[in-house]
Amino acid sequence: MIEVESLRKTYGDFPAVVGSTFDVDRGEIFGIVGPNGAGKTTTLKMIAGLVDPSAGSATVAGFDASDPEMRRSLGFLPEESPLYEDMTARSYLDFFADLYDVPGGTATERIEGTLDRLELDHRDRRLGDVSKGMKRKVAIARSLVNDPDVLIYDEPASGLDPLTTNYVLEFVRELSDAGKTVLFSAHNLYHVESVCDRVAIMDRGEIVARGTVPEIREEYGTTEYRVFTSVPLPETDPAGDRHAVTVADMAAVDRVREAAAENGGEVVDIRTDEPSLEEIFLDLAADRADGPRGEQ
Ligand SMILES: Nc1ncnc2c1ncn2[C@@H]1O[C@H](COP(=O)(O)OP(=O)(O)OP(=O)(O)O)[C@@H](O)[C@H]1O
Repeated sequence: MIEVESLRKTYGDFPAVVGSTFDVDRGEIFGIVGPNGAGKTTTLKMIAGLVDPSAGSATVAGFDASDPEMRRSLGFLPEESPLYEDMTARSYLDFFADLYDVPGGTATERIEGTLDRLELDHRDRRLGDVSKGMKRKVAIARSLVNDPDVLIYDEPASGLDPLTTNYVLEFVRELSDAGKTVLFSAHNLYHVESVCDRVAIMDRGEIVARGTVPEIREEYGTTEYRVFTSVPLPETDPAGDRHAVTVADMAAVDRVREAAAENGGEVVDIRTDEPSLEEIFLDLAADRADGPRGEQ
């Protein structure tokens, strides 16, 4: 549904995006994560046809990003979405439905349906007088007025309280359940880990890892094992009424098992300790800390 091939953007000599390649399947939720300045917004804007790439290509629903026809299939949520403060949620969304030539009856039904799903109260209050969370919900509703197949959301939950954040992430999941394709960016890795089918990690303009979270874990993370024994061993620490040690692989687990047996005890539990996306990201970023920003 989205195909991105060697996308690159340079501002003067500065490579903001170094050559992104990925695709997003129909109905999939794909997350781009990375720290401030990694190139997420620039990537999303190039795919949405809002920034011209310096090289490479992007297509959405089969249309090139530069093709105005593509806009019919796309709902874009910018990171900052200033709304017309004097309008109400309803009049604002009616206005955009009109811009997209959505017929009146369909527009009303669609807008009210979306506002119901987003549990948006105060639909007739001035947008200048509503909370930040409500404004974000209105901006999300705006991205849906043309009933697009593909949604590109830049930091949809940025700056929202935890409750509204959960709400927005749940809503993204609902959109995907309804068959929409969602590409979104975040710098909070937990948000991405909790809802995305696949993820690309960006750092300084480059995609440094890509795949499902388990795939990224397998390729870049190291799983550790927490082994609990019934008897104390030189390498264990007390853990409640048991003793525990963290080891790196199954061979080490077997050595703990043998040592426990030699001391008249046994291994009573083994838990795998998988790294979070955040830990993997921090390791990757540390490994690259001294590297250049792409092949400049
Ligand atoms: N119009 C521009 N002119 C010059 N440099 C730019 C322009 N737009 C972005 N950049 C630079 O390109 C880099 C990538 O910016 P981008 O906004 O894509 O990052 P980001 O990952 O979305 O960051 P954030 O999380 O802070 O929004 C940054 O160093 C930014 O300063």
